Amino acid sequence: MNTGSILLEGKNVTRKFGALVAVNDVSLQLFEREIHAVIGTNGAGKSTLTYLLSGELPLTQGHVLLRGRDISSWSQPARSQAGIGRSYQRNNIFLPLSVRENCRLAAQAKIQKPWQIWSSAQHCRQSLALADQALEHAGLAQQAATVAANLSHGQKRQLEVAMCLAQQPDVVLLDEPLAGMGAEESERMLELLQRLKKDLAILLIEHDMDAVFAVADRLTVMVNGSVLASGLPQDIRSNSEVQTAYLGEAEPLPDALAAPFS
Ligand SMILES: Nc1ncnc2c1ncn2[C@@H]1O[C@H](COP(=O)(O)OP(=O)(O)OP(=O)(O)O)[C@@H](O)[C@H]1O
Repeated sequence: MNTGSILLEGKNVTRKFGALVAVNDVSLQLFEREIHAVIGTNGAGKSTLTYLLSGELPLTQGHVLLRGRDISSWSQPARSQAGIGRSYQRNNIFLPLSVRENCRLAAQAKIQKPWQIWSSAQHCRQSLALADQALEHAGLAQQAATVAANLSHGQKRQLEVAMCLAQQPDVVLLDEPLAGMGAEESERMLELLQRLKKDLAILLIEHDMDAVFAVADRLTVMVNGSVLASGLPQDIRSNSEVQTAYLGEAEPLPDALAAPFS
């Protein structure tokens, strides 16, 4: 059982798109120094949930709390300033710029006024220091001078995480950070997540079940917008409803879920 404090909480979070209830009355708690994975079939509402927590989409109903404070009406930039960072399924990188400059801009977006964002890097000691720290943390310090376009796919995903870290978040929402990665790159990213959780709370959306079960401290399973189950990995693994939800999709049972039954 996690004895840390709750950093981010969704209470009865609901989002409708017309008649479609994409996220339906979801409650979830994210503790400090924890990786909380949200898994579920395609279209279950996982990404929409992250948009609701980060403030990119308004709630239809429910509340979002950061350290116990209701931030439901706060904009995405206000939530980012308050410590909620995120990386996206889509690529968010300026490809012609160096790795360091991408991180520097991310840091500067947090510490400077938006209209000053393009000011010279030489005059931005604070943002450069944050960028270097984030690159070190994300294992990309060696690539600082590399043009982002020349990074491998896995390194680009690492850079997205580094850009998120450069904004000094307390909570990070990661949407499929392993997508499109090979085994070695995935391994590196999982090691990074394990390192990061010593200082942060991480909400992880991921389809790779073996990876999820390797790093998650807690899991929430979503089906058709609703929470089917939430708990410790061993409880989720042995939950017959979770097994049925995956089998019901006529998809092969992921190894990580099948393990205890094989
Ligand atoms: N802007 C939108 N307008 C209308 N419907 C949307 C919108 N965004 C998402 N949806 C719908 O909401 C549902 C949940 O989508 P969401 O992307 O959150 O699922 P997901 O669990 O992240 O799926 P995946 O694992 O495939 O990324 C889907 O039916 C999707 O088509």
